Amino acid sequence: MKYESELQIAVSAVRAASKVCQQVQANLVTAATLEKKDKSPVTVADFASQAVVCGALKAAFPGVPVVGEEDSKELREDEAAELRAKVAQHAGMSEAEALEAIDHGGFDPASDPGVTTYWTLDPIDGTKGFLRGEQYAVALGLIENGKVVLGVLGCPNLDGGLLMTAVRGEGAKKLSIDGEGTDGETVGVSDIEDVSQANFCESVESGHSDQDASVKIASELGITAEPYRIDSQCKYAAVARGNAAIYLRLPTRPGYREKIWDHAAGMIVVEEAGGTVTDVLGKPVDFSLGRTLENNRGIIATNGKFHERVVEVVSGAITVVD
Ligand SMILES: Nc1ncnc2c1ncn2[C@@H]1O[C@H](COP(=O)(O)O)[C@@H](O)[C@H]1OP(=O)(O)O
Ligand SMILES: [Mg+2]
Ligand SMILES: [Mg+2]
Ligand SMILES: [Mg+2]
Repeated sequence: MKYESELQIAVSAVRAASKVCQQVQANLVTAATLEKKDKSPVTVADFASQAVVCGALKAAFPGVPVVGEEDSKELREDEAAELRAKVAQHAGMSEAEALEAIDHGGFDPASDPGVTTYWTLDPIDGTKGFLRGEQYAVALGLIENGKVVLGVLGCPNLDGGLLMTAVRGEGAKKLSIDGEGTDGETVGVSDIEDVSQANFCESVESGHSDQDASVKIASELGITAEPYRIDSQCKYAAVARGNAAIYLRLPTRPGYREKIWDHAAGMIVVEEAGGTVTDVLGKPVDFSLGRTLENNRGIIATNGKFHERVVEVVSGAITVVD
């Protein structure tokens, strides 16, 4: 199989980071932090998760850079001493090791167009879900020449802990988040052909996807099922294993650009499960333009049976403002 060692390392790194996130969610997300809308638990987990994944990638593939969401700037400040100690403790590293590992994720592809192979990491995708004690994901993708070739998506709270993997051309698999190795069960998208019988998933957060527009789009498609609202790239996991036939991510404000780490892993998992992923205008998702999906707006993922119809209705229902 292609990318065997990459997959092995990526799976074990995402499993280790997921464990760290589960511990932080169990120990630091409390009734009091929920009440105060205190974001500090996710801050610890974000940094510790990036340290764990980047530490593993750096050791195994020192020459392949990582485009991670987080950087250590805030963590290096004097006032951050307490946070830094917590991050190091949860990552199982010294403070210096944790800072160095986090900064291994600081690559910007736009700064060096000669580099065409890099990882992209969202150490916690769905921070709002994490803070609510609900769904979040640890998402790691490998990009080559602007295309995602491998993805590992850890969903610690989905069905008791799920890990989805995909290698381009090799299908998508479902593994346990706690297990070992890379063997898993092949997954596939829903086989619903009639779009009116489909259900769709979308963000819990109305600020991340236009939920008013999705109501109209669903009604125009004849869909009567209630939207399945779930945080993070767990939405891609839902489409990949047939729990939803459509994922709509509809732009909410001009100027927002989707980030590569918010889509790389999820997108390849859906595609390898037999689905289709484009932006809201039906354009292919272009990962070759740096840290953002500069040429794309929003996302539509489907089981591939009625993708063009969904794109048509979405394009008619929303106005994409730059
Ligand atoms: N205005 C926005 N439109 C779309 N996505 C957004 C917006 N603001 C933040 N996000 C991103 O949405 C992702 C999670 O959304 P959801 O769980 O609803 O799918 C996060 O990665 C978050 O990025 P960030 O991590 O920078 O906050
Ligand atoms: Mg994210
Ligand atoms: Mg994140
Ligand atoms: Mg974030």
